Amino acid sequence: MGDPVKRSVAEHQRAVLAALEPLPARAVPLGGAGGAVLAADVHSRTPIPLFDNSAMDGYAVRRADLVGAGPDRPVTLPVIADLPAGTSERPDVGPGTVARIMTGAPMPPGADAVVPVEDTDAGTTTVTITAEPAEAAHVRRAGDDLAPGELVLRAGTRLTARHLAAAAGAGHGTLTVHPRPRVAVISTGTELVDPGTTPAWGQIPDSNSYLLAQSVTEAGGTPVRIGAVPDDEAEFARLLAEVSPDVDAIVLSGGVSVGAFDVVKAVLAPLPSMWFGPLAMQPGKPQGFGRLADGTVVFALPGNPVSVYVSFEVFVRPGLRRLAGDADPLPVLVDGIAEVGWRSPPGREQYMPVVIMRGGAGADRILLVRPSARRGSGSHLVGGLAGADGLARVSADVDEVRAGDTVAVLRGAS
Ligand SMILES: Nc1nc2c(c(=O)[nH]1)N[C@H]1C(S)=C(S)[C@@H](COP(=O)(O)OP(=O)(O)OC[C@H]3O[C@@H](n4cnc5c(N)ncnc54)[C@H](O)[C@@H]3O)O[C@H]1N2
Ligand code: MOO
Repeated sequence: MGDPVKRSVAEHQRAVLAALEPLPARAVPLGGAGGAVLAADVHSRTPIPLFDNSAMDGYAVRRADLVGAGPDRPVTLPVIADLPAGTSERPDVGPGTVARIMTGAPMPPGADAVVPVEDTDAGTTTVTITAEPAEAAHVRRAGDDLAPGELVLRAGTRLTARHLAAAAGAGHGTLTVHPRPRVAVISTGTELVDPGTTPAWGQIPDSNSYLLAQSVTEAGGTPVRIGAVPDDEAEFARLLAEVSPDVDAIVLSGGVSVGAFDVVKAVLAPLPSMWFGPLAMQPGKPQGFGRLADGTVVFALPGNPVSVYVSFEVFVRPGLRRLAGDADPLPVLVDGIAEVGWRSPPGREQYMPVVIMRGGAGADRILLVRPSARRGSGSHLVGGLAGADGLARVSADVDEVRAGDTVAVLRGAS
């Protein structure tokens, strides 16, 4: 049995992204749109602000009545109305009168400036004013921020808090977005038990389904964590058929190598819509990707926990981001300096879980990295994952990283 030709990481990333496209757009209420990618440009329905209004708690005045007013020349005028924010009143402020006004209340007709309450005696029937307002002082003009029809948000924006605020202000109660992908997570392996229960001899806790479900959430998807299932082909095939109609993608772990009980490969490899093969990668060598007969996307990851973490960051997260509508979903790597050296397998692009620290001073600050697991790169070292702030990528043609070498660093979620 010879070693099959291995696909490179970049080739597999390309294959994954080429097979996926954004989920069909739909309108969702603003409250549920956070994190989703906008599918269409959003324009303002109204001017922002909607109407001229006061920027201060104080008095809406006619400037002409207050020419020369100051601490030594107080001017006393009658207060003809009281205008809180939200008022529907539109009293005429005639010459020689003022209206008490609160921040956000519409400017009444006739008034052309606002005097803050601090420059008055705060009277409610008459008020004594001790300052001359500048032209249009403390008046927020309709349309100052945006005119009706102006572009507020561009298609392709991943909606964060500030985007939702701008959309709300522009009069939108729903937005057209690519929905978050619903993603089932299934761990395969007869040896797996629920975390927290006492494993019998030969058993271990299922860590992968927790890693993957949380990773799906952090990638902007909605996880459906099925948990661990035993290596039983009929049972596994039945579960896939049951789960797939309800989700956009399924992420599996385990059972993709060359073992005698590799259930994922046994059930899925016969499908022409699935690809299985080794990648020139460490960890994460055995992988599968494709679609079930009903079209549901499947990522079949190797079982080792570090391989799962790496495979998610390098292939699954970009794939889910593509489904979610991201135009450019591949991770951005930054340069870091290896604080210590380590070995890398020749011919395989290595992704080493690393602790990221800051070194240097001032504007010259750099990222320093060192392996997070005591024993380095083993794909079973789930404990060391806890300290991994990211992954250091080492090219396939490098077999040793020396202290001081520059490495590419993919930062993890924090
Ligand atoms: N003869 C060969 N053996 C192996 C090869 C190979 O090329 N030839 N590749 C090795 C590599 S590399 C990897 S990675 C693993 C991948 O194997 P599988 O995907 O079939 O995964 P399993 O055998 O099911 O599990 C591997 C390992 O991970 C543990 N595991 C599985 N699921 C979980 C889980 N949910 N939570 C925690 N730990 C899990 C499992 O107990 C095994 O220890 O194959 C190598 N072998
Ligand atoms: O590729 Mo495996 O994921 O090294 O451990």
